[in-house]
Amino acid sequence: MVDASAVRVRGLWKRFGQQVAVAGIDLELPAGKFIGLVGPNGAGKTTTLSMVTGLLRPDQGSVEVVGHDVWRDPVEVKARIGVLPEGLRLFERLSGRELLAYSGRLRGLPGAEVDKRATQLLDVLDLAGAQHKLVVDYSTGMRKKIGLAAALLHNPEVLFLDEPFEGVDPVSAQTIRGVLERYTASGATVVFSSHVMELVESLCDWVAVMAAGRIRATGTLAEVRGEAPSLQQAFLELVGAGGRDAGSDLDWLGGGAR
Ligand SMILES: Nc1ncnc2c1ncn2[C@@H]1O[C@H](COP(=O)(O)OP(=O)(O)OP(=O)(O)O)[C@@H](O)[C@H]1O
Repeated sequence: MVDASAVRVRGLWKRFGQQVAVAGIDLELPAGKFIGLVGPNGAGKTTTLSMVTGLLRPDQGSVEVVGHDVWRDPVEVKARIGVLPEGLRLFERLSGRELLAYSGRLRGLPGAEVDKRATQLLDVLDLAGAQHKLVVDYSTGMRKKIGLAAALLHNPEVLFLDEPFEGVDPVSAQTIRGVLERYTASGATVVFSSHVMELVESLCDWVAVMAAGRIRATGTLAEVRGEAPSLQQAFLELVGAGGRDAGSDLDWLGGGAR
């Protein structure tokens, strides 16, 4: 049976000591969409994505990805997902091509197929010229791109990206965007976290807004935006920052007094 949900989260909690990072969220993410998980700093986006992708064990609750329980059935889930995690720890002493070869073989792909896909991905992501350079010598944007290539190599059903555009120049961002658009056009699902509203507005067809460990709104872009003129405005209202007068207490900042 085809499940229309790529991700199904029920009653998910995570605390770090006294700090509640994720406060019992329920979330259903539709398959085949370009989905943005948005929220202010500290909202719980990374913690949620880490639990959804099997990198962090929840205190309570369940997560299913393409119909499989992430914690009871981790091998099934991990075969079907690609992840670009926060912090992006990579094997620094491998070259970009070696990293892809290693990821592909780890995923059980035949060597010739890994080679073919790696060549195509390196080419499309404009990394062909740097393929023999060690990853430790890559720039931030190049690291994101090689991490994305490694996450895509086995053609996952769902791709999770934590802040994929952070530290990426506009040209590389456009390249990444093109690859992701092509990937979702084929029916795959992308879930990515961001606090850049313009980006989410221009890329996503579906949005979940998170603040203080809770889900504040979910739905299509139009549903979440509602009457607001932009997603940014709707977001500010949803997270309760719409009327905040930024900087009104900083009367010493600027001006003559030092
Ligand atoms: N390992 C940890 N130990 C202690 N507290 C943590 C840990 N990880 C996250 N937190 C706390 O949990 C809350 C949610 O953090 P999280 O990183 O999930 O937010 P985020 O929405 O991804 O934020 P940002 O957009 O700034 O990356 C924050 O208050 C954070 O300080």
